[in-house]
Amino acid sequence: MSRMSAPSRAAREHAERRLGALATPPGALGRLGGLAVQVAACQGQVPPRPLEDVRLTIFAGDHGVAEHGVSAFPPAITGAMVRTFLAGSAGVSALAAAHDVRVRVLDLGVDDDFADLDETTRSELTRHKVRRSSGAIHLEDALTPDELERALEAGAEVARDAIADGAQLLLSGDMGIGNTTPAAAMISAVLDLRAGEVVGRGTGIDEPTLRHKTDLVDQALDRCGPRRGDPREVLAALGSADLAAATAYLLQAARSGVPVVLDGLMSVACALVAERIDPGARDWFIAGHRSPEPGQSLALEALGLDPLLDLGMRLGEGSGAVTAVPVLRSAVAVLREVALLEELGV
Ligand SMILES: O=C(O)c1ccc[n+]([C@@H]2O[C@H](COP(=O)([O-])O)[C@@H](O)[C@H]2O)c1
Ligand SMILES: Cc1cc2nc[nH]c2cc1C
Repeated sequence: MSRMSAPSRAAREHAERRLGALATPPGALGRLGGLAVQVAACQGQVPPRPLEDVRLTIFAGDHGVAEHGVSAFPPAITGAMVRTFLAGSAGVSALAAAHDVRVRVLDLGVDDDFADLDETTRSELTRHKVRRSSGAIHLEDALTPDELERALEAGAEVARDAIADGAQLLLSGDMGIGNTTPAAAMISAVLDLRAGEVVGRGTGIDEPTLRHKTDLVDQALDRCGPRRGDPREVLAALGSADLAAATAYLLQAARSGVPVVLDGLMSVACALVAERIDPGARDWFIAGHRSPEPGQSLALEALGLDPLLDLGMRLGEGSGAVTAVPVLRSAVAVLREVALLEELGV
């Protein structure tokens, strides 16, 4: 049974009327107008409240498949980048600081216990290690049923805690060498496609590595068999602890009536699975940007989402979602602050 409710129709209609009455030519605000209406509908309030409390969760984990030649980088980068997020000096850290977005890292199974870090540095890290590295999906399931449940609960809990603490907008990001392989497998399974249409170059692999990665995804899909039709089975067989947690985070936000900005391939793969688990979840999702990964565009299309930005970014970390935040704040500002045409006295 779905626990999902739709954004407020009354607020949507009210916001549309207000948008149409603003001191701007009709349609002149372009997509900012529709975005402002969506935020108002999600908040159930016109004009919408300013988006002051915006939070990103970066879902981090190691992936067994990364030991099988699918990435341009070694798995040790994952833990090193988690340390860089905590130090505030990663790509997403600069963007989050520029746009006043709070960052939390959820470690679902990075091969590093971060025990040498002091309390202050670790304060933005939540450790919920489901297992050390998810299973190599072409050979075995990523997760056992019990591990899947624990990962789902961990992801839902971060969203619940952030919302209880006042978050008005959530963002989802990812860090994990090799994670574009399970993300492509999840999208292929849900959309019933072969890997060749979905797999992309991730961190920048060459042609032979791309062929190898595509083969591994096809092997994983064949190994998964008819379980491909069940979104939870897709997470357990083809996903990972971090991707399962991100899926539950997106679902929890939607069920709590809080909008979420999606990022690149991993975030959108999870959104696609979330929508299959609980249809209607997508009404709470905003596509932050388009990634060059073909699977991300396919998943966005299947979700009926049009990304706000198309900057050729493929960093992950939530960087595209964070970059879209000022666009969202701009949308809210116009619906709040622009005068009405009738007030011009003409
Ligand atoms: O967000 C994207 O669309 C995206 C596209 C390519 C790569 N990434 C990032 O790069 C890492 C995964 O790439 P790979 O090649 O190791 O699978 C992971 O940490 C992602 O955050 C992210
Ligand atoms: C350096 C580096 C930073 C990243 N951030 C997200 N994925 C990444 C992959 C690499 C290799």
